[in-house]
Amino acid sequence: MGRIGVLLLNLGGPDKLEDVRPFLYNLFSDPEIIRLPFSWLQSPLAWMISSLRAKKSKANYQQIGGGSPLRRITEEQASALEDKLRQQGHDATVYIGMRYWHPFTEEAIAQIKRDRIEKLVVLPLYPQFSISTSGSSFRLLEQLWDKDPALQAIDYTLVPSWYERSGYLRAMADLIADEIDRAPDPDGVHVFFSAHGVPVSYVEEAGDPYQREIEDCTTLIMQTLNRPNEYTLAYQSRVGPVEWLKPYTEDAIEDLAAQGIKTLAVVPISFVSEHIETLQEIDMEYREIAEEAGIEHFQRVAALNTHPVFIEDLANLVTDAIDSPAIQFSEVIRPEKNMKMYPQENWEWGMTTSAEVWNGRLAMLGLIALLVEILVGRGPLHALGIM
Ligand SMILES: C=CC1=C(C)c2cc3[nH]c(cc4nc(cc5[nH]c(cc1n2)c(C)c5CCC(=O)O)C(CCC(=O)O)=C4C)c(C)c3C=C
Ligand SMILES: [Fe+2]
Ligand SMILES: [Fe+2]
Repeated sequence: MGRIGVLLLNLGGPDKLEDVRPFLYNLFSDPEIIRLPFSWLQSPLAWMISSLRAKKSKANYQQIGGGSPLRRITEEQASALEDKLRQQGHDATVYIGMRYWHPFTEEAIAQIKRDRIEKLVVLPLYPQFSISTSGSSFRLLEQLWDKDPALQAIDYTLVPSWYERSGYLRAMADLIADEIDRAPDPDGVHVFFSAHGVPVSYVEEAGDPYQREIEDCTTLIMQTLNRPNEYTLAYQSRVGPVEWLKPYTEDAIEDLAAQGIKTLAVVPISFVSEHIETLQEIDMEYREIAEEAGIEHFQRVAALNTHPVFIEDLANLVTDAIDSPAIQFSEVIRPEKNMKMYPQENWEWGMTTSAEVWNGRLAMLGLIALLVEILVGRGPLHALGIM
C-alpha cells in the first residue's frame, strides 16, 4: 500500500477575539449554511450578518477564555490518530482541514499534494452527516478536485458518517456511565442528549439525513449503555428566525424539571470535541435555565476529545475505509437544486419572470433593512437574537 493520507474535516473556530468576525463571515458566506436566490447577495449579506452577530458571539468566546479550543483539540486528535495508525504499521500522515478557520481545508490540500499522497481517506469529525457540516466540506473539496488534475490522480474515499461504529458507541457510553455513577441516585439520572440543531427545511426539503442519524445514534448509545435510565433528545444552538429541529434544548429542560426530574446528565452528541456550544452554551446558559427550573444536579458528559477507545476506533475506521469500495463525491447527499434554505424560507424562487423581479425587490428591501439595523443597532434581527 502506498503512502496514506487521512484528511480530518472540521468546522474551525476563532483562536482569539479578533478572529470572531472574519470567522463568522466565512461561515455565513457558505451557501450550505445560508443559500440566497442570488449569489451576488451572499457576500454583502455574510458581511452584514457577521458584523451584527460578532458582538454577541465575541462575548460568548470571551466567557470561555477568548477563543475556541477546537484547533488545539483537533490537533491532539490528529496526532493521536497518526500515532495509532503508525503503531499498526501504516505509513500514514493525518491532516486537518477546517471549513471556516485555520488551518483551512485548502491549506491541508496543498500539503497533501506536496507530500505526494497516493491514497486519501477523507474523514469528517462529525459522527452524523449534515448538508451543513460534512456536506459543505465535501462540496468544497469537490470544487478543488474539479479544477486540479493532481488531485484527480489521488485514490480517495469519503466517509460520510460513522456514528454506528462500536468503538465510538462504547466510548460515548463509557463517558455517560462515568457521569451517571457520579450522581447521588444513579438510576434516577435522566440522560439528556443535546444535538446541534439544523433548520427544519434542511431535513424536510433538502433531504438532510441528519435528524434520522441523530435519532439512530441516541438509540444505539442507549443500547450500548445498557442501563435503566430514561432519556430525551433535544436540539440546541439555533440561529436566526426560521424553525429549527424540535424540541429545543431549553424547552425540553424546563419540561423535564416540571415533571419533577432532579438530575440531568447532558450529552453533547453532534460533535467530538469540547467547543463553544459545550463550554459556554451548555455549561453556562443551559445550566442557568435548568437550575432556575428546579434541576438540582446539572451534570455534563465530557466530549470525546482523545478518548483512547475513540481514537482506536478512528484508526480502525481509516483501515476499514481503505479496504472497502471507495465512496466518491458524486455519491454523497447534496441539497436538491433550487432548494430553499435558511434564512429565506418565505421567499419565492425565480421560476418565473415576475417571481424573479419580486425576489430582487425583496432582496433589496432586506438589504436596506439590514443596513438600517447596523446603523441604529436595533431591529428585528436583534429582537430575534441573531445579533
Ligand atoms: C454537527 C454540528 C453542527 C451543525 C449541524 C451546525 C449547523 C449550523 N451552525 C450554524 C451557525 C453557527 N455555528 C457556529 C459555531 C459552531 N457550529 C458547530 C457545529 C455545527 N453547526 C460548532 C462545533 C461550532 C463552534 C466552533 C467553535 O468555535 O468552538 C457559529 C458561531 C458561534 C456563534 O456565533 O454562535 C454559528 C453562527 C448554522 C446556521 C447551522 C446550520 C444551518
Ligand atoms: Fe454551527
Ligand atoms: Fe450558540
